[in-house]
Amino acid sequence: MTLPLLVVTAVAAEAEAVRAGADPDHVVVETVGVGPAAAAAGTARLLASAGASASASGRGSGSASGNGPYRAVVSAGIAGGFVGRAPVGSVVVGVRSIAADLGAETPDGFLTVDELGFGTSVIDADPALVKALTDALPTAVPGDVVTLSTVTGTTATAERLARSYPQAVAEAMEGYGVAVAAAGLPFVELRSISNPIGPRDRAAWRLKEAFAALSTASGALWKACG
Ligand SMILES: O=C(O)c1cccc(C(=O)CC[C@H]2O[C@@H](n3cnc4c(=O)[nH]cnc43)[C@H](O)[C@@H]2O)c1
Repeated sequence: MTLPLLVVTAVAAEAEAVRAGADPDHVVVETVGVGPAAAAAGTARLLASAGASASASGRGSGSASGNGPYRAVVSAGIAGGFVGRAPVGSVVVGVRSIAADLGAETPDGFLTVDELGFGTSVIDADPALVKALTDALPTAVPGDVVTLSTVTGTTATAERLARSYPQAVAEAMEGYGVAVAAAGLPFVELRSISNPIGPRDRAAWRLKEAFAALSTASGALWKACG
């Protein structure tokens, strides 16, 4: 049996954009809400209910962790792009999803949860999925995607993040949460860039362009990840 791919988005408009491009026979697209907490809870619920219904029907679980039954989990949607790294309208393939505000503020600067000794703020995407997606989307920008609960709105924060995460190409609000919930299943983050990271100018977000890029990129999902 071929297991489908689970694609998780924050809002309905992102889900519609993914559905417009993705193979409906193999790609399940669900909306879970904005932010890492909603993303983790929603993804965990989807995986648990899929696993439970598979057990009840005797089809077994989709993975060693009991999650499933999905082939892989993708966090998809729009994102802010780091200036000079991922322009508006481009597509980003996440190599790592990083919880960039999970830690502690100190007079000497921010300490990550790793530095505090309480786990990790960095989750690697599945290398095979990253390669397959970047092969299928040669113009996509590979790099880290930082997950934040607060959208960056000043030049100072944008510059701090760019310095702290030199390999980061985009900022969004869900990837790390989805990755935590996907534990045991292959995971990757796929984003299209709607706005540059920096001073807040919501009216300037290029939503139409970003949703169109997300639809096009989603056409590669099953080919690359199936
Ligand atoms: O208008 C706002 O300020 C606003 C605040 C929160 C969410 C939104 C959305 O449109 C939700 C969609 C989704 O977009 C991702 N996103 C897009 N650009 C950025 C960004 O620059 N920084 C962080 N996240 C961004 C995010 O994943 C949202 O869930 C609008």
